[in-house]
Amino acid sequence: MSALELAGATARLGGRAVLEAVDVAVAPGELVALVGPNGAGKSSAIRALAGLLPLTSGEARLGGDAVHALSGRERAARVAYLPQERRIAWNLPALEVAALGAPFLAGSQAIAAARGALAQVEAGHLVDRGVAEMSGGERARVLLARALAADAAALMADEPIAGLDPDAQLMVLELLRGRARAGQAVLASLHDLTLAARHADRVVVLDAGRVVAEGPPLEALGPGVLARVFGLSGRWMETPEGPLLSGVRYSEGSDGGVRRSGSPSNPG
Ligand SMILES: Nc1ncnc2c1ncn2[C@@H]1O[C@H](COP(=O)(O)OP(=O)(O)OP(=O)(O)O)[C@@H](O)[C@H]1O
Repeated sequence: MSALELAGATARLGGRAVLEAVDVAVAPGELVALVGPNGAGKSSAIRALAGLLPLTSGEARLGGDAVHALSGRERAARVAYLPQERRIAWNLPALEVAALGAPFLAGSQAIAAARGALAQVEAGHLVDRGVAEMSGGERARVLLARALAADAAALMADEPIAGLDPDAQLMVLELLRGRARAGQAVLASLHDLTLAARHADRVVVLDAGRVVAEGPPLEALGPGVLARVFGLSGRWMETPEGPLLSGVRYSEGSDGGVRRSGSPSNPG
């Protein structure tokens, strides 16, 4: 059974469809990357799964049950969520912020889980520092630690490597992959297609609210999708470190068939 599932999910925001008949499923043990241009619907899909974006049709399921039928506590036990928004209202120490991710544990256990999660994201030196007194990347690590401290059945991370230095980006993706190998279902939205291809088991490509490709990374991110969805003239190269996308923007008129996200017809 899928730990995370959108089935025919359709949602509207501001009078416009932001998800249209989206099917996405993530099984325990899998790391799935959600990719697509700005505004494609990645955050909307993740928010729908978290029960934060109501659907006009279709269903969002956590562990096989409709998210809207689950209590907040049941949702939190089934999925941890790292939102794209990295703002934190109060200037709490990192340890306390990370411990908020483990609300069902007794105080000392929550603190231990938070300490462990901060160490995992290489932020152990920040435990006592107020989050308002941190750099953007440091705060991003603390928020990721909060999601990791939860130890839920599934983990959704909206742009988990945004704002991180290159070494930390790799560290976080290896961490997410490790979580998947340990049995969690992990869904992460990513903009870096090379890193998505290297770390994800599967890639789901969204464009203008629709799933336009899905499968093993290099199959989902073939030349047609790179051109039509991302506006890239690109090719994949095999390197000792894994696949590497060498891409350039299409120049005007280089391919009459190339369209960018949001154009009316549906890229194949
Ligand atoms: N609160 C809102 N009201 C109206 N429209 C919204 C709102 N939030 C997002 N949208 C629209 O919904 C669509 C999908 O947005 P979403 O944030 O899901 O995209 P995304 O793929 O996560 O983009 P990005 O890569 O820029 O983070 C976009 O067209 C966006 O303009």
